[in-house]
Amino acid sequence: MLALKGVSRVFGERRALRSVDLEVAAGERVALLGPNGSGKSTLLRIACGRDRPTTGTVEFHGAPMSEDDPRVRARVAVVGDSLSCYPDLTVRQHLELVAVAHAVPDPDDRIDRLLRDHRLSGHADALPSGLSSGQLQQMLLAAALLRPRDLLVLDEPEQRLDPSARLRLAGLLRAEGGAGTAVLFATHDHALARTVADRVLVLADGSPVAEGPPGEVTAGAGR
Ligand SMILES: Nc1ncnc2c1ncn2[C@@H]1O[C@H](COP(=O)(O)OP(=O)(O)OP(=O)(O)O)[C@@H](O)[C@H]1O
Repeated sequence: MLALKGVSRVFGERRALRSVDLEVAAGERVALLGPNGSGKSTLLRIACGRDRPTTGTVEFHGAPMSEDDPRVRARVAVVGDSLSCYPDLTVRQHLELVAVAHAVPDPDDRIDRLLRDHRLSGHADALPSGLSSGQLQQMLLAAALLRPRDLLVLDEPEQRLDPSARLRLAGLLRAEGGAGTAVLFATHDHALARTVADRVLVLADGSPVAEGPPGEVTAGAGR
């Protein structure tokens, strides 16, 4: 479904990515690991069409990936590393907007279920300014899981979540793969990578340095 070939990204003098190859099939869950500054977010932005590689190619369903492509907007869901939202919309209104934009069937039932899954039922009428950062992250995750998607891209989705919310997140991401969605996520939480991912790619200084099943790749790496 997603294929990156020979992808590099240069910012001025800095090489953020060096010749990365990565394929993610339908239903497959792939985790990106690596230290701060190793290139994970850069790779994710390129993988979802928000940025373009300096060299190399990115294909989604066999066609060049671009955020401007309506097919990509319709089928690629992204949870980025910032808590971007509309300050004047409540939690429920955010989800209703997503449902309208993507013509989600039976939106009310699905929104209620997602609010419950993300422990937001008691905050449905709150504005973002009245939420904790973890609750805001939960709202963004709920929005991504409400809309239709073939590919789900998440940048450190565990950030700001408490341990029980991380456990629920792991279950939700595993279910994604089972539903045929390709999942690509960056994380510093090796336990999340082990419980969710079928395969792990480790980056160091922009280069892939290890790839394989999470149990093997993260063995001895702690956390
Ligand atoms: N817009 C940019 N302009 C210049 N340099 C950038 C830009 N975006 C990223 N970089 C550089 O590219 C490298 C990779 O950054 P990136 O954010 O992809 O790392 P990361 O693995 O996601 O790190 P973290 O774990 O801290 O989130 C870093 O050296 C960073 O300084």
